[in-house]
Amino acid sequence: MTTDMRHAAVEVLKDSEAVAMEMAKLLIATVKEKREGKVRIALSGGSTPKQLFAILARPEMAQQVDWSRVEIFYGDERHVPEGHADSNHASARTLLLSKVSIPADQIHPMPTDTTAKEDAARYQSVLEKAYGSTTLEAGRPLFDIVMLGLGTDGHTASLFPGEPVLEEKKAWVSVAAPSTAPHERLTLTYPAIASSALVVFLVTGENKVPMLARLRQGDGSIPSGRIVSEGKILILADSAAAGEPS
Ligand SMILES: O=C(O)[C@H](O)[C@@H](O)[C@H](O)[C@H](O)COP(=O)(O)O
Repeated sequence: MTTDMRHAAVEVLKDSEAVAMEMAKLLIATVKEKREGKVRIALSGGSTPKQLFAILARPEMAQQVDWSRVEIFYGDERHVPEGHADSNHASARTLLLSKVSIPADQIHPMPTDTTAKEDAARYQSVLEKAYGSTTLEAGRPLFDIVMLGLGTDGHTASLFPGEPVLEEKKAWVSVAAPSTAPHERLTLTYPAIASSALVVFLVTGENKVPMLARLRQGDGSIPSGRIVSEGKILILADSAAAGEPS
């Protein structure tokens, strides 16, 4: 079964806190329900997931997760030095990963210490090692959950409009150099994101109203509209982003 954006499930929740709490509960349930093996999760970047990280770090939430079974990856990363204020990993590490008992060798930040092209290839090797193959197999997803955000230009991960990476059909990780962003980016490609049991978009704020409407229609003219999953797709949006009264 392949799901495209026209067949994504949508849950509209009161506010961004409710969206983050729903995602936290979904992550907890996913870890509990997966019988064997590690639970491979690709975190989204930007500001939206910060509330989720803070909620998951709360003792009453963190204690519900067997973190020894969780393996953390990233959907994209700004190509900045480790610890840089714009680093998605720095944000996740500060708000969540440093506060839960996840084994250090199960946290996989995207490398940013050589060239973006070389770092993308290095991260592909990390993914291949975790997956156990250099070829993605239908029915055996690379990720249990891929978390994604939505940009006001319709990008997701670092799949920005007009970028060559949108046409990448083989590599799992590539680079982007969007003119609208201050840094080069590393990003999962469409094939890598498609190799997922579940893709969850977290979309909050009234500035996302136009793009969320286009995303829900499966508008292929925006990068996020072209996302597919071999599993399911869920959009968790707050009422502001859905243009609904809270
Ligand atoms: O590294 C990034 O910036 C993200 O991966 C990017 O795709 C983000 O999810 C959207 O730009 C939404 O960003 P906000 O959550 O800050 O609105």
